Amino acid sequence: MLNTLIVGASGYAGAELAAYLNRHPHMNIAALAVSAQSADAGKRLSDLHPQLKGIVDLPLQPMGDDVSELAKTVDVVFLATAHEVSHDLAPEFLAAGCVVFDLSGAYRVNQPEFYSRYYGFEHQHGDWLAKAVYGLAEWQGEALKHAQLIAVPGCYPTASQLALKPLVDGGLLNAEQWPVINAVSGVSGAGRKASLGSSFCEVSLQPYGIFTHRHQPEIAAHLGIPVIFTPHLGNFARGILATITCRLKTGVTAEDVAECYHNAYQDKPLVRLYDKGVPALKAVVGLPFCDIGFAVQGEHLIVVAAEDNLLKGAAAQAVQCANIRFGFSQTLALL
Ligand SMILES: NC(=O)C1=CN([C@@H]2O[C@H](COP(=O)(O)OP(=O)(O)OC[C@H]3O[C@@H](n4cnc5c(N)ncnc54)[C@H](OP(=O)(O)O)[C@@H]3O)[C@@H](O)[C@H]2O)C=CC1
Ligand SMILES: CC(=O)N[C@@H](CCC(=O)OP(=O)(O)O)C(=O)O
Repeated sequence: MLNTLIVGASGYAGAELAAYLNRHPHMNIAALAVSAQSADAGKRLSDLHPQLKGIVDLPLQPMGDDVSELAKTVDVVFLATAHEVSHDLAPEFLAAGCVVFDLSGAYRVNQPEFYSRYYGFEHQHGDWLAKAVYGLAEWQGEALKHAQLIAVPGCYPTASQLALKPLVDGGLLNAEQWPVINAVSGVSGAGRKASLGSSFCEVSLQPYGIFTHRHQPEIAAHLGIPVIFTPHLGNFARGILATITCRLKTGVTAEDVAECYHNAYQDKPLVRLYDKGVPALKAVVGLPFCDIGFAVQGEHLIVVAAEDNLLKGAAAQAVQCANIRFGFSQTLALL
């Protein structure tokens, strides 16, 4: 049994992790942690997330100063914390020998200058940044098996890359037209803390971060091609729907695209391919899948990918990575 700690357990992603790990046969939730000054310290997780009543009633512990003492009591740590918090905490747990799954962006792109430009802080742990394995689970199976630090991808990058990577690797796209990713996220993507921008009366449907969102370089760095990425905030709680417009190389047919996706994902249980039509959010909300469908007209290809941002876009992918890392079935506790 692996003793497991969730830091940031009271947040949206942390609560989903707790629900999965609670039903994992080889992982025991040793502790749930929040910040030292958290207003929720001492409360039960199920007081904040009533869907967990009678399921995960463990208390939320404030993180003490002595992280190394806490680290000695656990084998595995999930950091469901803000980027700066994960940046600081991960090396402390890693030094104690823990395997760390970081849901934040702190270790996703091995280019230190990327952090000053897109995250607003100077990265201090280039050694761990270089060693981190990017946890796009369907594509990193072997590397994950030996990793000590797994950087779980962002929610938009998961949907975008699962849709584009087979086409890029298969050489099906015309390099002269950059893929254009328009993606809409539910408000839970912004986390549980209140802010004016995510309050009920403010949210309608609007693009944000045009040409500046940090997920554009995350997607481009890992795909190896430039993309145009425009996120949108929609007035629903959870889910991401990405509509991606690309140009195919001359002569590439819809059958070629279907075969390419089939070859990439036929043995990948958490990616579901559509033979006809394209997915809607209702097919994936509350589930750990990314669903993919497409349409072709001449050289134009539109791919639609849908996922639950908190699940395949965060907690489910983190548990999927943990399953691969420790040699369990990759859907254990997820389905
Ligand atoms: N929401 C989403 O759709 C996705 C989120 N992510 C990433 O996952 C991470 C968590 O996101 P999300 O669940 O939305 O965030 P939330 O804001 O909902 O939760 C953040 C959690 O971190 C805790 N926390 C804050 N400061 C500290 C600290 N210093 N030490 C320990 N715990 C702390 C908070 O509790 P308290 O403040 O009370 O201490 C809370 O439990 C982020 O990095 C986010 O970018 C990734 C993919 C998708
Ligand atoms: C709706 C919304 O605000 N979404 C978040 C993305 C959350 C996420 O997955 O990404 P990171 O882990 O990279 O922060 C945003 O655009 O910042």
